[in-house]
Amino acid sequence: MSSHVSEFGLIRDIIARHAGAARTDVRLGIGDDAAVLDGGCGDEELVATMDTLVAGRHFFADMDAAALGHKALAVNLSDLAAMGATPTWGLLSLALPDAPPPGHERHWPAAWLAAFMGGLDALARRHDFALVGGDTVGTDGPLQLSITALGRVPAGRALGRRGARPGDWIWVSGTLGDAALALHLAFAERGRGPDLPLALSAAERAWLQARLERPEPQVALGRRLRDSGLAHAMADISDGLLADLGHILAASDARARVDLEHLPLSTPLRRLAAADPALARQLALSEGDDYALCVVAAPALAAHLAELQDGLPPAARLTCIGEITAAGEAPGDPLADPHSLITLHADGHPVPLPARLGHEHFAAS
Ligand SMILES: Nc1ncnc2c1ncn2[C@@H]1O[C@H](COP(=O)(O)OP(=O)(O)OP(=O)(O)O)[C@@H](O)[C@H]1O
Ligand SMILES: Cc1ncc(C[n+]2csc(CCOP(=O)(O)O)c2C)c(N)n1
Ligand SMILES: [Mg+2]
Repeated sequence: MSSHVSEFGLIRDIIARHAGAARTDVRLGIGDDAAVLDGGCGDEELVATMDTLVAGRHFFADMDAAALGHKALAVNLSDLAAMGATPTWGLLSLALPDAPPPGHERHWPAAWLAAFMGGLDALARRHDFALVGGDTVGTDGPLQLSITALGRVPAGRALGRRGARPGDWIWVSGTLGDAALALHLAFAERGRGPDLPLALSAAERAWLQARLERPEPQVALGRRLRDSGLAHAMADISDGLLADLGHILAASDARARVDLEHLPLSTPLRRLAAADPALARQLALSEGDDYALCVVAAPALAAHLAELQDGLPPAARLTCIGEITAAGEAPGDPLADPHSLITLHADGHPVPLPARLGHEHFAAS
């Protein structure tokens, strides 16, 4: 694919070329983490999303099969969590190449599939999520996994990207940049990237690997934020904080300030920041794979943090990182370029925005 085609340009083309039917039961269509549909379920609406993982692009071909099963579902449940939805059903598409992934030469594909489904199923059971169908094909290309995930939300209560208002505070869950750090370490270990100025214990290395390979979708937090009545807009951070916050701002026709000293960083990221602040900032801001929630809410949310997070794991802890500074009158365009919508501050001083706000397929490298 030539480098001048942009991912969001292509999505625009898809919208423009899809005549489709003007159905009145589509409550929220293309442009958010998931669609919201009036499925005739009484006082609930359906929420629908699809995410694809491609070997070599989204994961290393030799990735542990159980972890891959977990991640394939987790990235989808994360999109449902971002709407405040409760996951319910899903369909799995598998495109399996003839050549097995490294380490699976002897029993491909049965043993690999058993491990993959084990990882997927363990996460599915924790979320009371049922696989109800799918498709299995061979391919001359790389291994590819795609899940369509459905969920439910009380009618009219889904949290989309539109809705940020001036004076709202911006919060993120957990810590940012851990998965991106693990990815950089993995590239370095494979001789495909520079070594990092960071010494890690075996436990820290394993923890970072889990942040990359086994992200926890923040379903319970998403639902509690929805029920708080204080959250105005939400997205999950898959492409990078700046890109996904940018989507919220574009959809809301709003502007924001992000205070870099407030970014929640894990101990390894803090140590990296001491040695190479620019790299640590890049990992936390614009490399993605975090599967954290970014939520824009009334400042009153600060008074409800204890009950919102009660009993939830550290990855659900919320940190305020900035504020919505302005909003226009227009309804907003969720696919608009968000570059002019965010200003970064470090200790009160403006800092330039990086050229790349987040991961983009087909971006020139
Ligand atoms: N081929 C396509 N056909 C129809 N809609 C699409 C297509 N590709 C993307 N979209 C829609 O465009 C919007 C943006 O897609 P994107 O994959 O960036 O979603 P996201 O939630 O930001 O990312 P992620 O899935 O990584 O969380 C979504 O609403 C998505 O459903
Ligand atoms: C081998 C390897 N290379 C790169 C990455 C990083 N990566 C790929 S896609 C993506 C954004 C989300 O994808 P999408 O927008 O398709 O949902 C990120 C952060 C990785 N995890 N593994
Ligand atoms: Mg998303």
